[in-house]
Order: sequence, then structure tokens, then C-alpha cells
Amino acid sequence: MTTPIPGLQPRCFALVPAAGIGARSGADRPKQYVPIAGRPMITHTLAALSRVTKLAATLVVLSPQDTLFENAVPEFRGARAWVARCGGATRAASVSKGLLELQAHGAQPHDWVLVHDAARCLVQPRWVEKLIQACWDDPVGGLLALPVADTLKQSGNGRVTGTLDRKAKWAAQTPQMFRLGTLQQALAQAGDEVTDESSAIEALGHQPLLVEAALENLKVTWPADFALAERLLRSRT
Ligand SMILES: Nc1ccn([C@@H]2O[C@H](COP(=O)(O)OP(=O)(O)OP(=O)(O)O)[C@@H](O)[C@H]2O)c(=O)n1
Ligand SMILES: C[C@](O)(CO)[C@H](O)COP(=O)(O)O
Repeated sequence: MTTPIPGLQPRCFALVPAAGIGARSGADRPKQYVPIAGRPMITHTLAALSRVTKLAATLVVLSPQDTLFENAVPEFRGARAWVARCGGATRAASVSKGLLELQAHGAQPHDWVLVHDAARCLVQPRWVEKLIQACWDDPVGGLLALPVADTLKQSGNGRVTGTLDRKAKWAAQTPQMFRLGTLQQALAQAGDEVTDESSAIEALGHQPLLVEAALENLKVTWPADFALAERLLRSRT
């Protein structure tokens, strides 16, 4: 595991995987570019991250075939805003490629990386700050998450085949915050199929910190989620 270096302050970087196609969303384009409340979804995500002063820079990982980003987010530029068209076939592959890109920009193994889905466009700066504060002195790092409130059913052929114990179950969100070096090692060992960073870190034998967030930090995934996200965003202004 990458450990802190005495006397050397780590920096915090945001890494935003945005190389997916949004197959489940039913949209006519990658879902991160679908307008929500008048702007492409990803602009809300990046605007929220830009208000987190602890972040040294934000890297957006795009698909090598992406032609939409610069038009969608013309304001995303400058010393703290990086883009790399190095996305892979899975979210984990995109994150791994992004970590290499962060290193190419000078990030060090002991620096913190906050991986945040482009598709969680309702993230609020205060939740990100809560995560940073909670994890800053933690030996492992952690993630935003929410205790499961619904009763969990096991399914088979559309019928209930069992009821799962929901005690001590949390739904993982993002950002997920880990040291760059540890995350690189974890993803290299876990492979490209893990669905979040925490799973890879857990597979190394660590126990990431759970930092309670809000239901509102949802991931736009299904067609109906766009209207819900729009209502929530509009209700803030
Ligand atoms: N190969 C991939 C797949 C996903 N992502 C990103 O990871 C985040 C969470 O993934 P998900 O919600 O599953 O997005 P998609 O993969 O685009 O959706 P779907 O699975 O429905 O195709 C998204 O911001 C998405 O752009 C990525 O960078 N690279
Ligand atoms: C990282 C994540 O958002 C945590 O809930 C989630 O695992 C992403 O999953 P997906 O398969 O990319 O939708």
C-alpha cells in the first residue's frame, strides 16, 4: 500500500470517467452529453467539482472516438482542467488509463485521487469536501455511500427467489478516494471487470471508509433518470 510521505502534503486530483456509451439510458448519444436542465449532463458534474477548492486538478477520461466534449463543455480548460482520450472498454479500464495520464501530469503515488462518475451529475461540492475531510488522514481512503433503505430481493426469471439480509448493506456511490499508487496496484490486480474502485482496494485486503452521502447523488442510468435529475437540478436554483 502507498503510504504518506512525512512532511510532504499529498495533493487531491479528481478523475472523471466519461468514456461510456450509456447503453441502458436509451439516449441517442452517450448519456453524459444529453441535456439536463438546459446543459449537457457532464457540465453539471464538472461545475460541481470545480467548486471543490481542495482539488488540484480534474482529469476527464473520454473515449478515443469522442467528438462531443469540447463543444459540450467549452469552458473546461486551463491549468486545473485536463482531458485525455484514453478511455477503455470498461469503467475500470478507463480509470486505470486515467491514472497513467495523471502520472504523466506529475501526480505522485501518495497523491489522493477522487474517481467520480460523469453520470453522477447531482454531486454537491459539500459531499465531496466531506469525503476529503473524512479520508485525509485515513490509511486506506473511502467512498461516498448510502445505507440501503429498501428490502432486498433475490430474483430468478422475474420472481422472488429469496430475501437478502439488508443489515449493514450500503449502496456505493462516487467519488471514491484512494491514493494513486494503491489504486493503480489494486486495479492492476483486480482486472477490468470490477465495477468500482473500492472493490479493487478491498481485494487487496483493505477496508475502505464509508462516508454517508445523499440519495440525491444518484447515477443517471435508466431513461427515467434524466427527468428525475432535471427536476432535482431545477429545484436547486
Ligand atoms: N468504458 C467505460 C464505461 C463507463 N465509463 C464511465 O463510467 C461512469 C459510470 O458508468 P455507467 O453509468 O455504467 O455508464 P455507461 O457505461 O456509459 O452506461 P451503460 O453501462 O448503460 O452503457 C460513466 O460516467 C461512464 O461514462 C467509462 O469511462 N468507460
Ligand atoms: C462506481 C459506481 O457508480 C458505484 O455505484 C457503480 O459501480 C458504477 O457501475 P456501472 O456498472 O458503471 O453502472
